Amino acid sequence: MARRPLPRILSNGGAQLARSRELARTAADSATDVLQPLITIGRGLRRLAAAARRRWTETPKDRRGALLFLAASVVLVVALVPYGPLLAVIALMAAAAWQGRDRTPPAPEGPDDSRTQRLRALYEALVPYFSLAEDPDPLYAHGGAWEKAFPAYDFDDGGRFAHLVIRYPAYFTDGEAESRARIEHLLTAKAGRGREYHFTWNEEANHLTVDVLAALPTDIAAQRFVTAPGETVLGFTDPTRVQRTLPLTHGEEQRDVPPVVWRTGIRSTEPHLLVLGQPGTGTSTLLRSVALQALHHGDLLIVDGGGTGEYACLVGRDGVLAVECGLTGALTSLEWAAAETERRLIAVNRARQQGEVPPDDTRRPLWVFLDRPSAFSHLAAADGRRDPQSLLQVPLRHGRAANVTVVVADQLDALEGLSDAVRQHTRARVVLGPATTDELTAALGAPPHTTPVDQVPPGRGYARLGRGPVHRLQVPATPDPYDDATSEAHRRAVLDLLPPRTTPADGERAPVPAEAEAEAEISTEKKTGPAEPEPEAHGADAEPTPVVAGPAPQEATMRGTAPPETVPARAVAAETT
Ligand SMILES: Nc1ncnc2c1ncn2[C@@H]1O[C@H](COP(=O)(O)OP(=O)(O)OP(=O)(O)O)[C@@H](O)[C@H]1O
Repeated sequence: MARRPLPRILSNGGAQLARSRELARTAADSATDVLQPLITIGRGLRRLAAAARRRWTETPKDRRGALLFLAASVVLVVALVPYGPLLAVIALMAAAAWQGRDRTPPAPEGPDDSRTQRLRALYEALVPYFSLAEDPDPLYAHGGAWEKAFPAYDFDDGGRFAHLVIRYPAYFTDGEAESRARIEHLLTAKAGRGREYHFTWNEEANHLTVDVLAALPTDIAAQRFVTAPGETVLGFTDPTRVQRTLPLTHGEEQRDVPPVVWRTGIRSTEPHLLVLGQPGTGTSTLLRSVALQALHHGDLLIVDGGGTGEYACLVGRDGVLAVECGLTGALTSLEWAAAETERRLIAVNRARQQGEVPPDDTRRPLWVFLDRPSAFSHLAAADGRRDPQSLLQVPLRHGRAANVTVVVADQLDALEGLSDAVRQHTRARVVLGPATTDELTAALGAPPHTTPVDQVPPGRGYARLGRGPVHRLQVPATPDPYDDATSEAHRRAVLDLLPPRTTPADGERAPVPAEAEAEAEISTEKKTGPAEPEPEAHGADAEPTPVVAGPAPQEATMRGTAPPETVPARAVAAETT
């Protein structure tokens, strides 16, 4: 039997129902407005009838006859008087209208006592900052009128400030960061610590607006974000400063959240990222989140100075060229990355000169992740070897044209120890965890317009892309799926994003094309053969860091990227086994 289509109201009934409901509500509102006098009179008649009934029941039985007689006499007189019934009806309606009027007391104007006290206390606290002895008509004076200074205010249910507009005298130096910081600090203390405030200075009108920011959502898990190629979601922020929203799934629910999107690639003005934070604030989690997104369109090289195996889940995955935890592997991989950047650059230039499209192997994005390079710098200095950071110079300087993106993460106090190239070329910045305004200004190049708080959840911080505004940021929860503390839902979310494993994680090679297989054999032979002593391998492998190594960078040949001569295959093999 042929199926009949659902009636339209059932197939797209949601929108229609909502529209009908809206129409009905508007009609009801208009009818209520028109019928308001009748409603009032009806209510009044009801009240009069209730009062009459009450009076009747309260009257003792022996006096009810007299009362009845009185009422009947009144009715008779009214009936006999000319226009009596008409006048009686008019009088009854007037009485009913009076009785039926809305008697809900109007909301009290102005704040209650405790709120007035708060406003007065804040006003008094601002007097030393916003007054001058020479001012003949001070806006701020001890015992003065706070109403003139605070033209708008709002409180939350707990009686704390939710919104406040503060007028200040024109001579206040609102153009100086220090003066502003003093006021912001004072307001944070007086309006209640533990919340984040957003300050908007209107220098033209001499107004300061203080708003309390809602907490950023911490329950967003890793997922496939709806972004274009070259876009990476760093995290989520306030709706006020970002126009775009991303549709997210949260369990069964769907919701739209404003993201901080970082653009990489040839047209990016901030092609490289630096993430800073105190230990345990979520820097590795952010790198993992970025890596999972990068894997959809590019190849990854991960160098982990933290040595805690945070990237073990990526080892051997399709698109992951290597995960290095030892100094030797780090040096080798980064040397390869530098040479690969040069190779891509030359190929792109040659193609341009010949008026051709750049070859495919220069267009697939290559991502270099370097977590805790300061740990490697320390080891390298102790061992008399090259600092791996120095090898980042070429990818950082020329990466944009060659589709090579560098992501560096380190501890907040290591900022000064990072190489000049890293500091100069990482124009996308993120700071996670608690940080002072000075630390944030040093790391981001500008202070945030909100007050940093002491207690923040992991993955909370600030992001700034180039010279753009400083955004509050919450990184999506992307925990290590191999960590026992990870919840099942989060583990599943991360595992679902991982591409299949094409190379076994235990160091054995997955089936590869014959050419690459032969190459791998040669390097293995060299390693096991009577080779000359290898200082690199000894030094690095004596480190306490556990080696979690994936496929060697030679595998780049499988993707069409040529390994440079500078990469000693032997060293790679030594490191990866
Ligand atoms: N965005 C986030 N949402 C939820 N939990 C997070 C987030 N970021 C980090 N965490 C949790 O915080 C803890 C520390 O995270 P992570 O290891 O990424 O920090 P880290 O800064 O790299 O620290 P370390 O330098 O010690 O490795 C982990 O348990 C992690 O699951």
